[in-house]
Amino acid sequence: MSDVVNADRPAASAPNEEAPVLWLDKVERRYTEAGAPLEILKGVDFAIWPGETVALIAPSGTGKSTLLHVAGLLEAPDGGEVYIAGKATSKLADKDRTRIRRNEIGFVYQFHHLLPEFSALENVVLPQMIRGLTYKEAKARASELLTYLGLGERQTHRPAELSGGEQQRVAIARAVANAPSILLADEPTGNLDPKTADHVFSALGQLVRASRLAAVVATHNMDLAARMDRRVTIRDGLIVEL
Ligand SMILES: Nc1ncnc2c1ncn2[C@@H]1O[C@H](COP(=O)(O)OP(=O)(O)OP(=O)(O)O)[C@@H](O)[C@H]1O
Repeated sequence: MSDVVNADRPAASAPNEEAPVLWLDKVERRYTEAGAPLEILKGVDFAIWPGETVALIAPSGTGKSTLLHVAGLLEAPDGGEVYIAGKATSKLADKDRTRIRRNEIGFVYQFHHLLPEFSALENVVLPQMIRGLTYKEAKARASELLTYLGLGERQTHRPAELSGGEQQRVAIARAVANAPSILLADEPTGNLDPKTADHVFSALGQLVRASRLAAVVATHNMDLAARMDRRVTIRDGLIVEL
C-alpha cells in the first residue's frame, strides 16, 4: 500500500475528500544543453481532481510541454513522483506505465496528428481497437462521440476533407475514445482562428464536464482560460496559482 496516497496528501486541498486523479509531488525535470544542466521543473506540486479544468498559462519555454509530458507519463521525472489515481508511477515497468497512459490519459496537441489515410471515424476507432475492443464496439463509441461533437455528418471524411476546427474535434474525440480520467491538452486551439477556437473549446468543455474528466489545458488564450475552473502558471520552475 506504500504507493497509494493516504497520509501523504497533496498540499492543495480538495473541495471534498475525493483523491486527486493526478498529483505531481515535488516533480523535477532537467535537460542538458551544451553540457550544462537546464533545470525546467524544480519541484512542482500540482494536483487536479475529477471534473476539474485547469488552464496552464505560461510564457514560451517555461516548461508547459515538459510538464504535460511528465504528467502524461511520456517522460519520467528526474525527481519527485507522479501519482495517477493515487498510484505512484515512477517505479512501474514500462508496460504498466504504457497501460496507465493508454487507459487513463488522453492527449490533444496543437496540431491534430490524425492519420491522413483514415476517416474521422476510423481515427477514433483505432485507439479503442488497440485497447482490445471489437470493431463494432469501437465504431459505436466513435460514432456517438463524433455526433456529440457535432460531426455526425462528417464521420466518413478524411482529415484533409475537414476544416481545422473539425479536425481538432476529431482529435478530441480520439483523445477521449478510451474514456480516460485525465485529459492533457497542449495549445489545442493554438492553430485556429478565434471563432473556431471558441467552438472547439466549448466542445472540449462540454465533453470534460459530461465525463467528469480532469483536464489540464496549456493555452495562451486568456478568454478561454477564463472559462476554466482554475488558472496556473509556471514561475521559476514551479506551478503557481493565478
Ligand atoms: N529534449 C530536450 N532537450 C533539451 N532541452 C529541452 C528538451 N525539451 C525541452 N527543452 C527545453 O526546455 C525548455 C522548456 O521547453 P517546453 O517545450 O516544455 O516549453 P513550453 O513552455 O512548452 O514552450 P512553448 O510554449 O514554446 O511550447 C525550453 O527551453 C526547451 O528548449
